[in-house]
Formats: sequence, structure tokens, C-alpha cells
Amino acid sequence: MFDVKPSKLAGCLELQPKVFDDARGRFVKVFHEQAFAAQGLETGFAEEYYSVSHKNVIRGLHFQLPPMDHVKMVYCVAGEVMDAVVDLRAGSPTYGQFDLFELSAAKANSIYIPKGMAHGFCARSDQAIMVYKVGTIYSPAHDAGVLWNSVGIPWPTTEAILSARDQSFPSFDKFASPFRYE
Ligand SMILES: Cc1cn([C@H]2C[C@H](O)[C@@H](COP(=O)(O)OP(=O)(O)O[C@H]3O[C@@H](C)C(=O)[C@@H](O)[C@H]3O)O2)c(=O)[nH]c1=O
Repeated sequence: MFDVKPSKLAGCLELQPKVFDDARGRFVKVFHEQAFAAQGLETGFAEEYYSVSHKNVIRGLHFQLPPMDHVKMVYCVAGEVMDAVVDLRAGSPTYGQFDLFELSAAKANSIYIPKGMAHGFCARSDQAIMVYKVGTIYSPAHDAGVLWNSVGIPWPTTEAILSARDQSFPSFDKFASPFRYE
């Protein structure tokens, strides 16, 4: 159904679904309940949304706080992004470390992000459309972040376009993580 590639952060996976190209274009199945369950992945997604970003837009680094923390699955259906995931789980062997992924419509790959990780990306193409599935509903009171440039991620732009909110998040070293590694 899809190939699963582990990342350097335990539980964060790169998924490569099968891609069917033909004379009409392309078909890609990104989610299959039984196949996800067989891999021990979340299947009960509560919301799905997408964003459209211009080149050099950086969004992140985002997560929801407990008890509204959630699993997230992301993929790019137009353009390409550099995707970044940061381990916020205190006690994790990779606490404070990040992993980077090239996500693109051409590759049709996805990233599965467990609870306790922050997520962000930088749009590399003129337009990048990112689709998300998340395990619990959006809760503005729990929606949080750490500062995009406080964990050493080598962002692929010197002209980052960020929201005011994303620039106001605490740096990683000032963030008291409520997440625990289990
Ligand atoms: C995430 C979210 C935002 N919103 C609203 C709040 C705001 O007015 C507008 C835009 O929100 P944001 O600026 O947070 O959008 P954005 O920066 O694109 O947020 C996303 O960033 C990436 C990195 C993620 O990982 C996602 O889970 C999500 O946090 O949409 C919702 O109504 N529901 C939602 O689930």
C-alpha cells in the first residue's frame, strides 16, 4: 500500500504511497485505514485542512498542547517544501533535535508526525499547497509553537516570510515542554 521510512526521530515516519501515472495524469491514495492500523498508526483523524503558501513562506514551528495534542499527517499536493519536525518529548534520545524532509507533489510523499513534535515548513516553489490530517480538533487555546529559528534548522531561504504570530513564539530554550517520551 505504501512504503514506510523511519526518520531520525522515533515515531516520525516518511510514507511513500504508490503512485499511478497514466495518460490522464496521476492517482495517489494517501490514507488507508487498515494499512495505517497495521503499522500502528492513528486512523481516527478529526480534521483535515490545507494551506497555500508563496515561495519563501515559513510556517511553524507548530503543535497543540496536551490534552489537545495530536498526531498530524502532512503532504504537498502542489509545488515543493522543505518540511521540518522537531522532537519536543522530554526524555527522548532525540529531544530538541529536528529532521528534515523534502515534500513535493512530484514525489507524493507524506510525513506522519506523532504527538510531542513541532512541525513547520518552507515553501521552495512559487506556490506550495500543504494538506493536513490531524487527530483532534483545532483548539486555539492549545495551539502553540516554538520560534522557527531557535533550533538550528538550516532553512533554505534568507528572505523568510513569516506571520507575526510565528515570530512571537518563545525560543526552544525558553519553552517548558509538557511532552514526555514514552
Ligand atoms: C491551524 C488552524 C488555523 N485556523 C485559523 C487561525 C488563523 O486565523 C488562520 C491561520 O492559522 P495559522 O496562521 O496557524 O496557519 P498555519 O501557520 O498554516 O498553521 C499550520 O502550520 C503548520 C506548520 C502546521 O503544522 C499546521 O498544523 C498548522 O498549525 O486559520 C483554524 O481556524 N483552524 C485550524 O485548525
